[in-house]
Amino acid sequence: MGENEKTRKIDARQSYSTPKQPLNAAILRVLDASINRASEGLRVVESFARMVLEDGFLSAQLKQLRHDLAESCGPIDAQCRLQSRDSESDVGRDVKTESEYQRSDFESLIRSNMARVQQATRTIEEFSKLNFGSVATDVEQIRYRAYTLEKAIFNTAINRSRFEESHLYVLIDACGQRSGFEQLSSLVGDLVAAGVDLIQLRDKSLTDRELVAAGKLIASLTQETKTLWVMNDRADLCVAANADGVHFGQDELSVHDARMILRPNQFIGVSTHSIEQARQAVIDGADYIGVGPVFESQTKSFDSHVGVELVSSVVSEISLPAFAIGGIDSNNVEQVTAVGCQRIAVSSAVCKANEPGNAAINLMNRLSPE
Ligand SMILES: Cc1ncc(COP(=O)(O)OP(=O)(O)O)c(N)n1
Ligand SMILES: Cc1ncsc1CCOP(=O)(O)O
Ligand SMILES: [Mg+2]
Repeated sequence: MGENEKTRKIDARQSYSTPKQPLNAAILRVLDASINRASEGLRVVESFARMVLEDGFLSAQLKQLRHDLAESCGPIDAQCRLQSRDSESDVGRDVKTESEYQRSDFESLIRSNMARVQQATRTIEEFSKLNFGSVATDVEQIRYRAYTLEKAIFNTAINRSRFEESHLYVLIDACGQRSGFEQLSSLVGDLVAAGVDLIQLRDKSLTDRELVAAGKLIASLTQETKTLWVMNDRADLCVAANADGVHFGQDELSVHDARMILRPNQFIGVSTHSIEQARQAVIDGADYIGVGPVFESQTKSFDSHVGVELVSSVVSEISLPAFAIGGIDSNNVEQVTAVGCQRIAVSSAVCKANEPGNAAINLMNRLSPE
C-alpha cells in the first residue's frame, strides 16, 4: 500500500484525530511504544534465563523471539515510528501503579514482564490490523510463542527445585515374582534405606494388574520417605498405582496427552537421544529428561550409543534436570560426571549387585551435590 493510499484511508476517520496529531501518527505512536515494550520485556526475561537460570537454550529462544518480533514489525517503517514518538507529552508517562516498583521475587519479575510482552504484542496486533495486516498475523504467532516460553521457564525453575537433590535413579523390574513380591519388597526396602532418590518400575513382562499391584507395593514402601517412584510407559497405571511420576519414550504418550490423564502433581520424564529431542522435551513441558543410551547396556540392547558427548551437550545447554542412562556403573560413572552431569539412572549396576543398597550408596558418593 502506497503512502498516499494509507494516508487517505486514515484521514477518512478524522473524528479520531486530535488537533495535535493526525490519526496515522497516533497509530504509529501506539505501535512504536508497544514494540518497545514487548522487546524490553523479552530482554528482561532473557537476562533472567541467561544469568540467573543459566539456561542457554531458553535464553537463545527468548533472543530469537525478540529478533523475530523486530522482523515481523519490519513493515512498520522505522523512520515513521521515530517521527511519531513523543515520550515527553505522553499523558500516561507519570501514571504509575505501586506494583510497578515492587517485585517481591523472581517469579513476579518474570510473570510481570511476560505479561508486558503478551499485552504489548496484543496491542501491536490490534492496532496493526488498521493498516498493517501482515504484521498482525505474524505478531500473533510471536505472542503464542511467548506463552509457550513462559510455561517452559516456570516448568524448568520448578523442576530444578523439585529434583535439586536427586542424583541417583534406579530402574527395577518386579524381580520375576509372579506369585508374590517378597524379593521386590526387599529390594525396594534396601534402595529406600540407602537413600536412592528415584525408583522406576520398568517391567515389560507383567500384566497391567500385576504392574499396579507391584506399583502399590512400591508406593507403600516409599511413602513418607524422600524416595520418589515412577511408573514406566503408562500414564493410566501411574494414576492407578499412585506413582509420583511416569516415564515415556519418544513413541509413547506425549507430555500434552499424558497431562489429560495424570493427577496435577504427578511428574513426567521423557527419554531423549539427541539434542533436538532434549530441546523439544523442554518446550513440551517435560519435568525431567533421560539422556542416552550412553554406553552399552546389560538391560536393553541398542544399535548405537550416544556417548558422553550428548550428555555434555545437553547439560551445557539445558538446565531442566537430565539423567544420563545406559550402561553406567562404578567403572565409568566418572566419565559422566566429568562432562558436568551429576544425575544418573541405572539398573544393572545396582540391581545385579550382591548388595544393591551398598552399590547404590557407592554410586551416590561419586555424584556431587553441585
Ligand atoms: C530415566 C529413564 N530414561 C530413559 C528410559 C527409557 O525409556 P524408553 O525409551 O521408553 O524405553 P523403555 O524403558 O520403555 O524400554 C527410562 N525408562 N527411564
Ligand atoms: C531402559 C533403558 N533405556 C536406555 S538405557 C536403559 C537401560 C538402563 O539399564 P542399565 O543401567 O542396566 O544399562
Ligand atoms: Mg518406554
